[in-house]
Amino acid sequence: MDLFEQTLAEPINILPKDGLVNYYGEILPVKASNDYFIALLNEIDWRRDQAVIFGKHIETKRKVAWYADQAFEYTYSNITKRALPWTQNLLALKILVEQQTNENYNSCLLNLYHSGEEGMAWHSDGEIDLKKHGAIASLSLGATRKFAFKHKQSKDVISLYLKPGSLLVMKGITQQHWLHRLPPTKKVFDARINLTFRTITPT
Ligand SMILES: O=C(O)CCC(=O)C(=O)O
Ligand SMILES: [Fe+2]
Repeated sequence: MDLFEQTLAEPINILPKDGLVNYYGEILPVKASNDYFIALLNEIDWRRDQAVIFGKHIETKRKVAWYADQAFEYTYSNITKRALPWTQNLLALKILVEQQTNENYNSCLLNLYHSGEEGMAWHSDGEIDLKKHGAIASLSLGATRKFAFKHKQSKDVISLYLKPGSLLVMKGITQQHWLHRLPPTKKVFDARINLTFRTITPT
């Protein structure tokens, strides 16, 4: 057995300062990432994200889903969400991502962008129940999309393209200092699924 075949290439930190964002490139072969994309499109309980903001009911075009080890509950923008139990495919992807990143995760937030017209605005992933400085591992399937980071003080922007089967891990103080977004684009017509594996510490 050739040991080198099992050794990971070193991921690259794409941030110049104040955080760690490791890009691992494509960890899944093309066929596997196509197959997972189709399977998840069909089996995941996709729903439009809901919120009540200033008494007004808002619904996103993008669809979301939340899976976890336990039926965690969490409330934001006046709506309580409850995690669903892992599917076989999600569990397989969670284990793969855990092995690649040397971390453990207990939940996964999934986003389905039907086309380039759907994206996600600048934000940091700083929910109360997330483990402080815990790793957030983002696996992409489907269409390649641009992803960007913006430093909260200097406003420096770093961007990259997230290909199908690619893995990006945000950790350390990244969320305190950087925002990230998925910019909408008129150049992409295909759908994309993103999975972010996270660690929740229930309060
Ligand atoms: O779709 C993506 O690549 C990012 C999603 C994201 O930032 C999030 O779910 O918090
Ligand atoms: Fe995020």
